[in-house]
Amino acid sequence: MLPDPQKGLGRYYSYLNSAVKIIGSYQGHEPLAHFLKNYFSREKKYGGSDRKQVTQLCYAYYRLGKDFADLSFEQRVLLGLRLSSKEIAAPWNALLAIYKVPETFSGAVFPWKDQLSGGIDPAAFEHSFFVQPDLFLRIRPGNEAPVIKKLEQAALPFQKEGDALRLPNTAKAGEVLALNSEAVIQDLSSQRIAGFLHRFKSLALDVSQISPDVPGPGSRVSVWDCCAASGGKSILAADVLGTITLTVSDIRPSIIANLKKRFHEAGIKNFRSLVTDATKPDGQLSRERFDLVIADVPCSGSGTWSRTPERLHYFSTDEIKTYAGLQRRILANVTQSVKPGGFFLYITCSVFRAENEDQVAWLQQRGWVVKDQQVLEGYKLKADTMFGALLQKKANFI
Ligand SMILES: C[S@@+](CC[C@H](N)C(=O)[O-])C[C@H]1O[C@@H](n2cnc3c(N)ncnc32)[C@H](O)[C@@H]1O
Repeated sequence: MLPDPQKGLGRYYSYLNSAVKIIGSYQGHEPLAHFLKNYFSREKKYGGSDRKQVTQLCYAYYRLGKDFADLSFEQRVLLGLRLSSKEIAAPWNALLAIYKVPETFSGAVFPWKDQLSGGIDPAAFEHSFFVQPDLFLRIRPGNEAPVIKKLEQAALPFQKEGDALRLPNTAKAGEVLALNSEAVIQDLSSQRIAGFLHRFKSLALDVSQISPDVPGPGSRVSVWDCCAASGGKSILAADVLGTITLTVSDIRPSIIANLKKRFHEAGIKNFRSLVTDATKPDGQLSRERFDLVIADVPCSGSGTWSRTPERLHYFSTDEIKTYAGLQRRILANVTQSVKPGGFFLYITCSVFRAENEDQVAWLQQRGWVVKDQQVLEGYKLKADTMFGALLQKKANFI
């Protein structure tokens, strides 16, 4: 007797139906991860492994972006699953056949390739949407031996790549390590922003010989992180630059509250925090001049969409214009707070030229000198893709 291909598939049909139901009610107004968390906390019937399966199916659907619009929800889920899985379990293969899912890859999952920043490989970038990025830790100075020992004792698998540790996306590092104190969770490309900070450090020392306003050895560097969020780049700056006079600000009071908690854990005590809109002069800040202003600006986040593929699905190109406009207003305002001869570090997690090189070009037209500019390509490394540029204000600027 031939085996019945539908036998034992009940559970898998049920996962698929649950995913399709969730996708039908999700509108993209909040991160999918939040939506799923709330959904599963209301719907108690799902156990841990059911939640995992249904979550994977929902993400698989969004990994196709807006492409394959002529397929049914079920077909899209299954196609996304096939394209994002190294190996596919037999029941899913059976469902792929039952739903007649086409064997295809269109090359139109990320249709905005002409707007990519220079050097990004469009095909490799598009393929990265089918790969779940890893989790990265940055070991804080002086903590390498204890961090590695604790991970080994807990049998958490990891790979060491410079100061970065690569772990599986699901690793519960917080159960093993004192996060923020011994190590911070920080994507690999975000950690590579350290390269710009090292460059600043060496340039600031050179400049101190020409401009007494810019600090030399022994003096404290003044840094303003004007879009600080919970302080990822500020903690990195403190770790790379050593003792600094640090000012942090963000437009959101709640995130500044998170930052304070995180700084406490990180042992960063000497800092000033403000809630302020970086597009507008702030009474107090606008009278001050800093050696380094860091602007890790709000952006499309397109370099992080393999973690949040729902953004790929709901994105509209109007957003590029909106973000580029907001970034321009931030640039126009905060660059005034850099000392003559001082530096500006511009950062995005976007892959779009309009948010990256075009903004740097605008500053160049205003007399800023580019010292370094790079796309930090994470898409081939199971990491985010970011952009950074270090610029110097001419010494005769006012
Ligand atoms: C990309 S995040 C910064 C991430 C942070 N630097 C880190 O490493 O964790 C951008 C931040 O800019 C803030 N932001 C958005 N608009 C702003 C504005 N007009 N003024 C100041 N901050 C703003 C957001 O609240 C958000 O926290």
